[in-house]
Amino acid sequence: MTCVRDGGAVVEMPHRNGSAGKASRRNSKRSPVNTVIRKEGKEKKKKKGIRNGPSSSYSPPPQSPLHSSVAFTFPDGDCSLEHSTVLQHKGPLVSCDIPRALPINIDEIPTAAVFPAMSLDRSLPIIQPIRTTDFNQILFEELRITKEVFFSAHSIEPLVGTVGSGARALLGNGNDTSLTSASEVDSFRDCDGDDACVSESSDSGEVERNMQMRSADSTPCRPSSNNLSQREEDSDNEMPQHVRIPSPVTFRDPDSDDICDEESDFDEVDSFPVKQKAENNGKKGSCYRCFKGNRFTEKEVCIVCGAKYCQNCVFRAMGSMPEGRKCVTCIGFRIDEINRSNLGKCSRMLKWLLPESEIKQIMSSEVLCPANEIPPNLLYVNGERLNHKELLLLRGCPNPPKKLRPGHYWYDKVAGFWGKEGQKPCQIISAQLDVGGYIKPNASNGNTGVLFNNREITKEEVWMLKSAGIPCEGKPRFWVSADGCYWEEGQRNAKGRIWEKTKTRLVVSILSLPLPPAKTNSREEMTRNSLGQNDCHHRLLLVGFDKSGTSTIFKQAKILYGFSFSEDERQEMKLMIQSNLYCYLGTLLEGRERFEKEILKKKGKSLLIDQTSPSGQERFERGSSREKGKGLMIDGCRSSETLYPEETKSTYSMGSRLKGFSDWLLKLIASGNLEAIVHSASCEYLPLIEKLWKDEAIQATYNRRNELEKLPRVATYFLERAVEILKEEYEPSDMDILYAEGITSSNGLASMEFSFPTSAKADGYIDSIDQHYSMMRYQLIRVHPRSLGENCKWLEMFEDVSIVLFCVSLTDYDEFYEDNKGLLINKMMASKELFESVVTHPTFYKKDFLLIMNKFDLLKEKIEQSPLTQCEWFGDYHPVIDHKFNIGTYVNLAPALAQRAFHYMAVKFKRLFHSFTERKLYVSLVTGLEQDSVDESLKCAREIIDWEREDIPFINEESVASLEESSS
Ligand SMILES: Nc1nc2c(ncn2[C@@H]2O[C@H](COP(=O)(O)OP(=O)(O)OP(=O)(O)O)[C@@H](O)[C@H]2O)c(=O)[nH]1
Ligand SMILES: [Ca+2]
Repeated sequence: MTCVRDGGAVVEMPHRNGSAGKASRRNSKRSPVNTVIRKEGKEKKKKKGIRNGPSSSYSPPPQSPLHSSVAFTFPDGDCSLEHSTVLQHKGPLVSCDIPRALPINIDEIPTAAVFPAMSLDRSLPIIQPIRTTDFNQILFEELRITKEVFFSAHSIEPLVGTVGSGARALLGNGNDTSLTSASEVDSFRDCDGDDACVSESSDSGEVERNMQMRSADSTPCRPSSNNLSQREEDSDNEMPQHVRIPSPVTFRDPDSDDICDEESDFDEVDSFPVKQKAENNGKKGSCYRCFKGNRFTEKEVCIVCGAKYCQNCVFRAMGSMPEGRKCVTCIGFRIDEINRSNLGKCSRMLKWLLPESEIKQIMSSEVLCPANEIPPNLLYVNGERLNHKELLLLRGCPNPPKKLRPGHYWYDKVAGFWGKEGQKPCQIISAQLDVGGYIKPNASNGNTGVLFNNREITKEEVWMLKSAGIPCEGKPRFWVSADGCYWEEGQRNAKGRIWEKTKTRLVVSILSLPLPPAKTNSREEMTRNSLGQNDCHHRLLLVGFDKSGTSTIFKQAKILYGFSFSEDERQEMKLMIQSNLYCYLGTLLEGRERFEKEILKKKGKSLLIDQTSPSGQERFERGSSREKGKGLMIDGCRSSETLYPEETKSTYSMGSRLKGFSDWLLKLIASGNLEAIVHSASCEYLPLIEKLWKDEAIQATYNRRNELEKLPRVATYFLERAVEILKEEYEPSDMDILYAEGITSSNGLASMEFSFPTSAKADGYIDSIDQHYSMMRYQLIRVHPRSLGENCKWLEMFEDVSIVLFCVSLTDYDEFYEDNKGLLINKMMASKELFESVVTHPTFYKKDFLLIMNKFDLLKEKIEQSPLTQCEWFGDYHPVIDHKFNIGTYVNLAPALAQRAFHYMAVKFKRLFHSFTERKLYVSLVTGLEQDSVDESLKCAREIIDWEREDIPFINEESVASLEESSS
């Protein structure tokens, strides 16, 4: 029998039955005084019966009076709640010793500390619930010892766990302070053990954390003098602890043989009891406790029973979460395996409600506490079921498998490859662990004939080997070591390392194959590992027809999400920009020639010139060899000008010296040897180029640039700064890189990992959405159709992308290209064809698609001049021009027309998509050169990825609206 000391006032409540919770809530609302609730032990007994049912190896002696106590104190003196149980034995005579309840000194009862000043008005003060001590904990203590053995065997120093104090109370100033349901009160009765300890989270790596957690968690279960003195110290230095009641049951010495013999028996049973799913008594989608809200109200889900609580109820229902997000009544129960993937992933709601340190603690207990651990008997490795020792080896090794779920796995002990049975490897874990059976050749269900440490590898792995230049013909057998060295069977010398080349690493990342755990040189990788960010990948595949803007979007993403371009990339880009610039110049020169010829033709004199003068190029070459060393004299050929008959002079004619240079340049460009000029001679030619650019004929041509089909619009951006850009010391800005055509030389394949940064908006609501997303990792993969091969067969490589972003240029409808048979093909039709092959590719069966309709800015410019009907697919486009907008000529109709045209094209694509898939195509309108536009579109993609998840009520309404609209 325990009392609570709180300003001396102890109020005894009359005996209550099951409705105690509700009654006391009402009561406390009326009078916020100290309250003592006592409860009859019947329900307790029932509860025990469930928890230690026939499957459990331990049930408490039924005759023992159970004795437990929990104290609540609210430091503001508002009210307090205490509950205590004494069970009277009514059964037959007891045959064994009855443990005695020890008297307790009231002064020694600690009170829960005040939760630091946070404005958690909604939360009720709750103390750390007390957990049952049961046999399973003994088992875990056992396992901890095993683990220590592992560590000492692997000369890793086990850390002495910081036994953090678990007592923690959340204080609110609401006066609704009692527990609601009888079952909640019940849970406190269950507890006769110690409070769960939560280790101080440390950054010193997963192993250490595991270790800490283990020792912290298993400490209480074997009362030893060590533990007790440790506890005493703790309570002196830190927050107050709850009274520890010695367990009424004594256990056999865990080191003794008979325990070991029985170990396999424990494997048979589930370590922790299972609980049924909770049922919501309120309306669908409402909070399980207050029955308010709907499915869009943000809620926290209990990882055991699935009950969902709104932010007002979450702390009342879940207390201080010693085992993570579980109802107080679910503590000590096994989690629902469905939720395993969410362990340790904090929800937006908690992020919002709790300070970061709290969250860290809760999340680490959620991941590491024994009750939430995966039961070893649900794990099979190479066909053999694991026992606890093996599970510990596996989890405690330096590179443990991530995301361990119940199921069947294969493990290549030689190289550490690890994967789900019948699937490609998903991770490379520590090698040489003695777990599970022998690997079978068909473990990963490969059908390539290539063997890796006796396992037939998958096609992805063969692609990887090919990218590393390892020949796979003739069904070779390889031995691979943990560091990637490989031998062909029967040979003595290693042939090389698999993951050496950057290209291989890119391919590996695109194919979702594992890399060996980083030792690590790459800083990015290191931070990613330490943040545990390697998990939770959503892959976005960006693909589109030639020049649709995929690389622009890729580069925008790179600039947007915090990656600047590396030095190497900048160098590569510089080279590319400079070569492009020569091409633009070349196009101008060709244009000039054309315009000149047109004029001459008009005058009927073009033939004359060709016959009477040596070609410009010859003259230039002669001139330049003569004047070698002196630099080039631009005006040195005045005499040759006389060769030009006076009549041929036109706006588009150039001085012969420049003409010579221009011909030479054109020849070089045609030979494709641009990099050579860029590298060797650009400064030498710089004055000449400057002259060229300023030349009247070139300027006149430039003014007619719209007529030069081959000159891309971005050329303007670069041409006007030609001299600056061609200088050796030129360094491209982000903007230059963005505008430049092309990305890198890696065959149209590029990949980047990112997360969406949190925006700095003051509005907390938005921030929490951002925060939710900022924890997820995304990978954007851009691939050019050129590298997809015939019938897009390499799309196979991308089978695990979450979404396909298909990019279409809105301006393609009136543009044509010449195919290899010389036929003119409409680019929109070509784009449509590619779209069809991607959508119908078996790899993308049931995948979400987001259609990025790009270059809206350009559409606005051309829509008035060029009707959509130029593309045969859009033959039925007859927009009704709304004349009420057309009052006066100053009204710019283009945006409205462009919007309508976009809408029409979007619907065309949507129908096409639907005809293949019976599903909905998402569409996003983009101007690739505008950052915000790309940002919005990629955020739209992430929302689509999240769409299925019911607990994401926040969807950018605008983008949905625009999608809905375009589907109408
Ligand atoms: N005005 C305008 N230009 C754009 C837009 N998006 C892309 N471009 C330009 O269109 C050209 C082609 O874009 P890229 O991003 O290189 O296209 P791509 O899909 O990579 O095509 P490939 O060159 O075949 O690899 C580039 O010059 C871009 O600068 C846009 O929204 N507006
Ligand atoms: Ca490009």
